[in-house]
This record gives sequence, structure tokens and C-alpha cells, in this order.
Amino acid sequence: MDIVLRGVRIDDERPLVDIGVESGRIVEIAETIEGRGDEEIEAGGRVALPGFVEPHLHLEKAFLHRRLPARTGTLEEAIRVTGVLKAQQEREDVLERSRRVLDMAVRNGTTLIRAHPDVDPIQGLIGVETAVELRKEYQDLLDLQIVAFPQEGILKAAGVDDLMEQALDMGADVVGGCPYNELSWDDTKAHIDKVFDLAARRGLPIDMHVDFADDADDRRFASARYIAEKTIETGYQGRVALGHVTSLGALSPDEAKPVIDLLRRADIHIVTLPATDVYLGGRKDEARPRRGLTPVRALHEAGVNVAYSSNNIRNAFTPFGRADPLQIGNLLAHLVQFGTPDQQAEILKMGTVNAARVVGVSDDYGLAVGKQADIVILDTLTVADALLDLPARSWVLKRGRVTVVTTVESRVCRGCGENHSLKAPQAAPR
Ligand SMILES: O=c1cc[nH]c(=O)[nH]1
Repeated sequence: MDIVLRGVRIDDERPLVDIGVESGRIVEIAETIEGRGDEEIEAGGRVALPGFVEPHLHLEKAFLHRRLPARTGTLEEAIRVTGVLKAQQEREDVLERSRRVLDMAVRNGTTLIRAHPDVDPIQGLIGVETAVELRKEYQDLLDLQIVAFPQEGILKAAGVDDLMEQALDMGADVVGGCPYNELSWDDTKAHIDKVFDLAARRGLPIDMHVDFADDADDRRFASARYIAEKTIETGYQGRVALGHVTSLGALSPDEAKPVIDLLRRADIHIVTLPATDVYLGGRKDEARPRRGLTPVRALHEAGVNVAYSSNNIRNAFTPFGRADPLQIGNLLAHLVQFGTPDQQAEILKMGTVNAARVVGVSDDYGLAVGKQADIVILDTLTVADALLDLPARSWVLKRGRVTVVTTVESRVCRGCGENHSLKAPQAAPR
């Protein structure tokens, strides 16, 4: 075998296991694997998870936070401010900021990212062009899917139909949508129809930003219902992901239930972006409208596939960010009060297996024989502590190759028995 990981914790109820990896795949999981691998990793009882999946990241808009800082924190301001900066995008600068995000993500144990570059008349195709280049550059470290995302609308902004076609010709592999950014309900529906037509013509999956409102009267939550109906009508079940979907959280449980049931029947994946979506600083009628959070608990209980992601990293949309799925999972767990051991385990699934379903790689994903060896080993000793400790990532493997190693001096404190190791991981080799 190419690599054997020794003494790995994958389940708190079962003994430690060894994991054997060959030709990029997991070929054996057993309490003891006989014989030695070409490379041996002594995990010392540390926890292994399948590599994290970030299904919703905006690379080319990252690290703009100091250039034109946000003053009010509204979505409208974020789109406006970022619009000004987008007009000045330059290739090398976009590449440099995107690499900072990708390097952070790799070091944090992420093995697949779905990037959502804007495709619009302001920045044109620079986000897609740079993402295609980075997909190649980072191919040994992570997989990069690219969504053609019409941030400024399709009907509202001239020439976007053509730009979307060009983005897909260049290598974008998912059709994005931004129906909240049209001027009327008719245009919103027309936008959604165009996204479905384009995806069907190209045979590609769909991933749309749905809405950010915290407003039950808003037409926007109706888009989620319209998209679900359209998904069933076109046979696109399982191939549509929706980001944000926050106005659904403003409905009463009785109002939300039929929409949630429809989303489940349409097998639509919901990606919540808690670092961006929760803004409770104003009322509906104030200049600083609230944003809400999609009803994670109700969606999960109804059987809808829910995942989470970082969204933007340090810009007017999202002021914070380290591209760390454990950090965002911890934030989400606090916000939705998922604190029991089972609920914490569910949050870990949202950043791993659920997110893998969102991006359509489930067949190849997970800690099981035959799956691709995308693995992150955490510097903690029980799976149940992963969200509590936010531990260092001791090793990361992509397709069976070690991409990150973190040397940790002392794993467990001799004084209190708690895990205090905080040493930063080394840079991922490129
Ligand atoms: O949160 C958001 C909303 C729109 N566009 C983004 O890039 N992020």
C-alpha cells in the first residue's frame, strides 16, 4: 500500500482503526492492517474525517475588506461597494487573493471547493478565467468546481446571457443564478427559467443564490417554491443547490412547512452561510434591513439535505473568514442551538457528507473502502470533541497524497487532560 494511517479514530463507539490507501483510494479499514505501507502515519488515536467540502465560496471577491470598507453592513451596500471594486479587478491581484483563500482552505482540511465567480458586465469573465487557471494549479490539493454566477441579474444587466454561455465554454461546470437581483416577480421567474433552460441544454447542475431577506411578506421566499416546482417539472431532482434561502426563516412554521416539504420532494440541497446571513440589527422598515437564517432545524427535520459554507472571506458581504469549515460549523451550531452530541455530529456531516451531496460527489466520498482518499486528521482524540476543540489539522490527504502536515508539540495537556495544541499548520506544498 502507498500509505497506511495507523491508530485512527473514525467512530467514538468503535476501536481505533488503520486505514490503507493505494492509488488514491481507501483500500482497507481494519483494526490492524498487516504489512507496512510505503509511507506510515502514526495518528496516535486522532480523529479522521473525510476532507471538508466548501460548496459556496467567492474567491475573486475575497480580501477586499480594507479597500472600500463597509459602513452599514447591508446586502445592498455589499453589492454596491463590491461593484465598485469589481470594476477594477486585475488578473494578478485576483489570482493572489484567490490563492490566499485556497491556501487557507487546504490547510484547514478542505479537499473540494465549489467557487462562485461573478459573471456580469462589471467584471466580465475574470473570475471564471482565474478560477479555471487555479483549478489546474491546485489540482493536487483540492478539486475546484466553478459556478457561473450572474450576481447582477440576467434580465437586469445587459449581455449576461452571452457571458454565461462564454463562462461555460471556458470551463465553468455549474449554472448559477441570482433571482433575488431582478426588478420584478415576472423577471425573477424569467431569470429562474433561463437558468434551468441553460442547465438542461448543457446537461449541468444548478446552484443559485436565492435571497437574504428576513421578511415573510417578501416575494423572495416564493422563488424557493417556484424553483422547487420547476425542479420537479424538469426532472432536475438532486441536481439543484440553493444558497442562503433566508426569507424561509421568517415564515411561521405552518407557512414554511409546505415550502420545506416541496424542497424535500424536489431533493433540493440547501446551503446556509451563517457568517453572512445573520444580521439582526434593524427592522424591516429601517434603512438597515435584517437578514435572516434559513430554518436549518426545520429543514433538517423534514429530511432536506442541508450543508453550510464560508461564502465570502473578508469583504463587505462577510467581514470575517478563515475558510475554515470547523469554525463555520461551530458558529452554525451556536446559532441554531445544535448542542447535543447527535446535533453536533449532524453539524460535522453538514460540512462533509451533506456538502459532498450538494456538489454531486457522494459516490466517491467518505471514509469507506473504495472511496477516494480525501482525509483530514484532526488533533483531537474523540469525534465528539471536533466541534468543541476546533483542533489543528494534523494531516490532510488529497487523493491519497499528504498535502498538509502540522507538527503539534503537545496534544493533551498534562495538567487538565484537555487538548490545548494550537500550533499553526505548515503551508501546503504547491
Ligand atoms: O452573500 C452574498 C450575496 C451575494 N453575493 C455574494 O457574493 N455573497
